[in-house]
Amino acid sequence: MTAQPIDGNALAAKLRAHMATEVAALAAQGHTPGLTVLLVGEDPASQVYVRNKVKACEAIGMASRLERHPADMSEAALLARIQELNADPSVHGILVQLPLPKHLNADLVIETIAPEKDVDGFHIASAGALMVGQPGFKPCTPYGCMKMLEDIGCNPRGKHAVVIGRSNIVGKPMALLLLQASATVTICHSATPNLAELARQADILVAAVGRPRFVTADMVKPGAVVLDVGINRLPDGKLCGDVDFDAVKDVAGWITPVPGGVGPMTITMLLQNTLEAAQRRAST
Ligand SMILES: Nc1nc2c(c(=O)[nH]1)N[C@@H](CN(C=O)c1ccc(C(=O)N[C@@H](CCC(=O)O)C(=O)O)cc1)CN2
Ligand SMILES: [Mg+2]
Repeated sequence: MTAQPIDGNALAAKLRAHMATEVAALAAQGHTPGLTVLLVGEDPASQVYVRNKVKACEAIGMASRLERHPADMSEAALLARIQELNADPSVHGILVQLPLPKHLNADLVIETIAPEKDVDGFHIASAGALMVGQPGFKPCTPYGCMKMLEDIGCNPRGKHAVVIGRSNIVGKPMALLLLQASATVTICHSATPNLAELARQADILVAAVGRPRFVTADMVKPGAVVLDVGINRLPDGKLCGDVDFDAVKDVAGWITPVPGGVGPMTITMLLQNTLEAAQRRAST
C-alpha cells in the first residue's frame, strides 16, 4: 500500500480563504478581528513562527500586532502587559509564544490571559471546557488534526485512536477531541511498556513524542491514518517528524508529511480561534 498524503498547506489555504470572507463581514460591522502576539527573547524558531502568525493574520484581513520583549523581561512586567491587553477592546486574541525564558513561569503567564482572549487554547479554563465538552478555545494543533480527519472523510466514531505523547498542548487535548468524536482512545507515553503493540492496533495514530522518526513501519496497522505532529530539526538542518515517513507511507492509508502537514494547520486554527473570539465579542 502507498498512503495518500494529507496536504496541510492545501487544506490550510482552503480554510483561510473561507475565513477571509468572514473576517471581511465582521470588519464591515466595525469588528476587525485583532491578534496580539507576545515574543519574549530571541529564540530563532519562535521568531519565524511569530512572523508567520502575523503574516497569516494580515493575509486574511485581520489586524495583528507583534510585540517583542527582551529575554530578561521581568515576570511582573509581562503579567502587567497581558492585563493591559485583556482590557483593550481592539484585541480579541492574545498569544504568548512558547517556550518562554526559564525565569518566567509559563503557567502563571498563560493563566493571566483572559479566557475569552485565549486563542491558543492553553488557559486552564479552556482546558476545563474541553474536558467537560463545553464551548471554549481548542488548542490549535489538535484542532487542526481534527480538521484534517474531517477533510479526508475519516469519522473517528467507533475507531481506535492511539495518541503517542501526553503534553498539555497536544497529546492530552488531542485525546479529548478524539474521545468527544466517539473514538476509543489510548494514550501512550514514555512509560508505556507495550507502546508498539498498542500503536499497531490504531485506526488513527497520532505521533506527538518529539523524537525524530520514532514511529516505524512495524508500529502501524495497514491502512491506518497517521498524523505526525513532530517537528524535529536534524543536525543537517532538515526538518523531520516523529514518524519514519518513507517507511510508514508503504503501510498507512493516509499520512501527513513534515513539513507541510500538521504545522500549517496549527496557524490556521489560531486564525479560526481569533475569528471566533471576535465573533463572540461582536454578538455580545
Ligand atoms: N504559543 C504557542 N507556542 C507554540 C505553539 C503554539 O501553538 N502556541 N506551537 C509550537 C510552534 N508553532 C507555533 O507557535 C508552530 C510550529 C511549526 C509550524 C509549521 O507550520 N511548521 C512548518 C515547517 C516550518 C519550518 O520550516 O520550520 C510545517 O510543519 O510545515 C507552525 C507553528 C511551539 N510553540
Ligand atoms: Mg519556566
